[in-house]
Amino acid sequence: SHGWGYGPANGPETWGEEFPVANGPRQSPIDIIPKDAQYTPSLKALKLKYDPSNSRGILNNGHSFQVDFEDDGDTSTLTGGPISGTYRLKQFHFHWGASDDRGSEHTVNGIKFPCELHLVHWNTKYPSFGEAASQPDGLAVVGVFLKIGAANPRLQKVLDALDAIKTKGKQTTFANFDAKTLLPSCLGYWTYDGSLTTPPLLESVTWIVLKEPISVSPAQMARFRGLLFSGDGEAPCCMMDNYRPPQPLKGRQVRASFK
Ligand SMILES: NS(=O)(=O)c1ccc(C(=O)O)c(S(=O)(=O)NCCc2ccccc2)c1
Ligand SMILES: [Zn+2]
Repeated sequence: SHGWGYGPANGPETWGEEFPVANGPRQSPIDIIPKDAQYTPSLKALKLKYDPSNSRGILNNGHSFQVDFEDDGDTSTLTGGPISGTYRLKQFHFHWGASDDRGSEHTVNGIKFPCELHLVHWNTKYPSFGEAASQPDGLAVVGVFLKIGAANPRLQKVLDALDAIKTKGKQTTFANFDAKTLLPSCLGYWTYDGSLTTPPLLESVTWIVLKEPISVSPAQMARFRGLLFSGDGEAPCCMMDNYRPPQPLKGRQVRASFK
């Protein structure tokens, strides 16, 4: 079946045909222009409390890979920052390029990073993730840029699991992973109202993009690109360039938690 993807026939330019919200007023990602961001001293510090025992599995979902967390209770949560209430960690995943000059979804002054990590959280004022995903304040995604530098030992456990989930639909257990280890030391952030960056592109995300990137080496980036979009027995198609380009700001304000 045709299904959305990142190729010439089913990529971001075609998504509006099946998901008209693709041209909506609060689409993501965006190009972040720091000098246009409004420093907002009333923005709280991010509070990320992640319990490693909540990590469940790692899955190749055919458009990225994700690490899923048990979210039946408030043991892995995001509070503070621009949000009110408690949001639970559901999964994290990445977007990356075919080469180190591109791959991130958000850009900064038009600059693309080779990779971007997304930690997806849902508002516990709603009964479930699915319910929250359709509400304007339902989701909060923390975005972390990865920039080329020294190999990042914190990525090793994730990278070592990729051989077991090479093709679409493959998953394996992934226990005792502390997602906090993937965060940079400084939690200064930009925040704006946006959307999922993949179909169904729901306009339910409070984006929280960290200013400080974490490092990744070229060899580590190459391992991301060893994954396949394709399933077992299908013509192999390397998983890369799985990013949506920046979308129109449409008058939205980007706020900064730092000067
Ligand atoms: N780049 S992003 O953070 O916007 C994002 C990308 C992919 C997914 C996903 O579902 O794989 C997700 S998700 O885990 O939030 N799921 C969204 C799709 C969905 C909506 C409603 C019910 C189930 C799944 C988010
Ligand atoms: Zn994402």
